[in-house]
Amino acid sequence: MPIRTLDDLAAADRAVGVRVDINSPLTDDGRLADDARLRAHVDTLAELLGDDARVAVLAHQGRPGGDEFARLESHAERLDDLLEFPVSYCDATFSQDARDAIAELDGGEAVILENTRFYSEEYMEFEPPRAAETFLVDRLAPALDAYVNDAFAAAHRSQPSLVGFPERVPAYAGRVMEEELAVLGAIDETPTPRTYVVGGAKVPDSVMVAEHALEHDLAEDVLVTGVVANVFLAAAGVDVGRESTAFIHDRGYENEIARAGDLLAEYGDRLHLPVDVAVERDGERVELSTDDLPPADDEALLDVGSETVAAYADVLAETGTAVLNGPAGVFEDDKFADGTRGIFEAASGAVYSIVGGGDTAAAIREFGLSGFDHVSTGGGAALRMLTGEELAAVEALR
Ligand SMILES: Nc1ncnc2c1ncn2[C@@H]1O[C@H](COP(=O)(O)OP(=O)(O)O)[C@@H](O)[C@H]1O
Ligand SMILES: O=C(OP(=O)(O)O)[C@H](O)COP(=O)(O)O
Repeated sequence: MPIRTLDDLAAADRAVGVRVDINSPLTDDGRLADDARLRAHVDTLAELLGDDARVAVLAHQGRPGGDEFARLESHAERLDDLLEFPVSYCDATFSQDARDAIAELDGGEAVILENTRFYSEEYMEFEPPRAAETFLVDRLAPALDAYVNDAFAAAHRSQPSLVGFPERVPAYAGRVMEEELAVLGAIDETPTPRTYVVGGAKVPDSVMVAEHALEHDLAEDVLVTGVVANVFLAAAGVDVGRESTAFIHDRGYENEIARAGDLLAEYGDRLHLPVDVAVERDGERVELSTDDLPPADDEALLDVGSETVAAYADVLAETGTAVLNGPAGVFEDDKFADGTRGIFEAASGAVYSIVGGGDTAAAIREFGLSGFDHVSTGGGAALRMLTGEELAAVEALR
């Protein structure tokens, strides 16, 4: 069934629950360190508030027990700054206080309810009918006339606030959700040839993306970088050294070496591996040809080298669509940012370019790169879409 959008919602004076993903990095004293995800939802919220909806915002922050598990008060303050409509904060999620806060809203006013994950059922995954019976959905749904899901970045989670409400109240996709689904769902219609650049540290996800893109001829070429490249180099028989081998084993990625080997055997001509890498020696960046590996025992492969950047840039210069996920090296350390900066810059020049992943988007902001056509708000959700998987919360909207 097609998903209903805000175009189908007559929002005036109605209580609309809006699930957003404003899960953000925090400073040591618990303040927002980055507001990109809040800014992403401004259009959806402003549209509803401009239509005189009474908006109750639902969101999570962090994971139970984690450093970034926090109240949403500073998120509410920041949204109040970003929106030209009043935004208040309620330190309850579904209790009488929360329901009263919603009942007291006038049209054009919003309240941010407390972190949904303060409540234990929200950190579990359920089929939608069961999710609709959880306390959060059961207690809150009667206070809402409609539900909007704009939380694309969390859409792969089958948690109550994401899949339960559509069982109980009319449900719609917000503008972020709508755009992400339109762009990432139409990857096979973007300009060709397509080049996927997969890097970063989530090797199993990246190998799956590469596999899907090659198998389904979505990508002509796949360029590997980051830890993913180290795994592919190991699969190609290169000795990546003691440190990087230990890193791969510590993360439990040994099996990925065999999967990478299978992909190399089948698609070797379309899979590009680094020809040089960077290590730290006496506190400095030193580049080594992959022919000269392994490095010294205490040296890890922390970036791709400049010849790799040049070779990958040549491929990207001929590319219709570049799909980018994962930094090429430890870009947080300036010495190992060159690979990421150089390859991302080259990718931004493609006719059309799509970027996914939290660290990837952070690197783009840090380097001040522009020119990407779509920077996804999602990491895991975007990766799952790029591997052709359905997202639980999107299915619930259908
Ligand atoms: N060669 C490398 N060795 C160790 N870590 C790396 C290497 N290359 C990239 N990384 C790390 O990968 C992390 C980002 O990976 P990932 O989480 O997969 O990206 P994203 O959030 O964009 O999906 C960064 O913290 C970066 O330092
Ligand atoms: O940050 C998120 O996902 P991401 O790390 O894949 O970008 C979402 O808010 C989901 O959070 P979760 O991975 O704790 O369920």
